[in-house]
Amino acid sequence: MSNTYETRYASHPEAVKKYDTEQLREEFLISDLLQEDRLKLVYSHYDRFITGGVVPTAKKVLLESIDSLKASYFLERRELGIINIGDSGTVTVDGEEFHLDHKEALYLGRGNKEVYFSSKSEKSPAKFYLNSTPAHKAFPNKKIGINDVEVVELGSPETANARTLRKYIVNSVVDVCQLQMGMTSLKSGSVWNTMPAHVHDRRMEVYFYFEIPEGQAVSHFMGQPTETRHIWMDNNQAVISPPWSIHCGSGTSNYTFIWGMAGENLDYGDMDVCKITELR
Ligand SMILES: O=C[C@H](O)[C@@H](O)CC(=O)C(=O)O
Ligand SMILES: [Zn+2]
Repeated sequence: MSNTYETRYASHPEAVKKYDTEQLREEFLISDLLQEDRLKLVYSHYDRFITGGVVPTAKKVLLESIDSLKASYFLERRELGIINIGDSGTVTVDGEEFHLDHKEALYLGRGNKEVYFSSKSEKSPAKFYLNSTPAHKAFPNKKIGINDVEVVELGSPETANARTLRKYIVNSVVDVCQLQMGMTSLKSGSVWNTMPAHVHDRRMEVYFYFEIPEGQAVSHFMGQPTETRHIWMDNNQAVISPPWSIHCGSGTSNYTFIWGMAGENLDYGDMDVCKITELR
């Protein structure tokens, strides 16, 4: 099976005001990210951020370059963050093997030529979620295990937003050009992520929702703070957040998501928080 990719253009907030449900989903929702033996990539014109995924089973899957990059190999001018949300797998980088267990991550710097994804077991494969951004400099590759992350507890049960945030790829953990990635898990009984909501006009962001129980869903909110829209999300779907947009969600149960950002600075806390009562 061959790898697939698609391009998403940047939308103006005035245009998005008029989108109906279908168009909103076409522009911002990313489905079918975790396909067996087939790498799917979505190239966004917001900060040229690439979102991808693959579930290697019987064979190893190569990270091929895509036509939009006009590069001789994928990481010629890019950096890459990988988080494994499945069972044990391996990322082979120019012959060097990095073993990633469940919820372990890998940062790959610019200049790595040959990258392969494989699973330890065909029956319980690895599930690799990928974020990539342009890079001006080559930083060393680094595996980020579960004990290497920075952990932050946020919210409370009373406001239904108690959650644990784990920073995997931030510049206090690993040297990066512009990519930032982490994982946030909602506690049982809590459903709201990123509430109070925020915007950061300097950076775009992509949320990948997973561990949504069967039969449940997450309503993701986007748009300018006084002009919001929602997108209903299934398990293993991602959603692009333009720099001018809030990005938060509420589930019909608790769930987990991976956030990835890129843009102007590497200051994770640089957000403009919205007053909850002023959202529209
Ligand atoms: O800019 C930061 C990102 O939106 C997320 O890290 C927020 C988040 O995971 C949360 O509050 O639950
Ligand atoms: Zn954010």
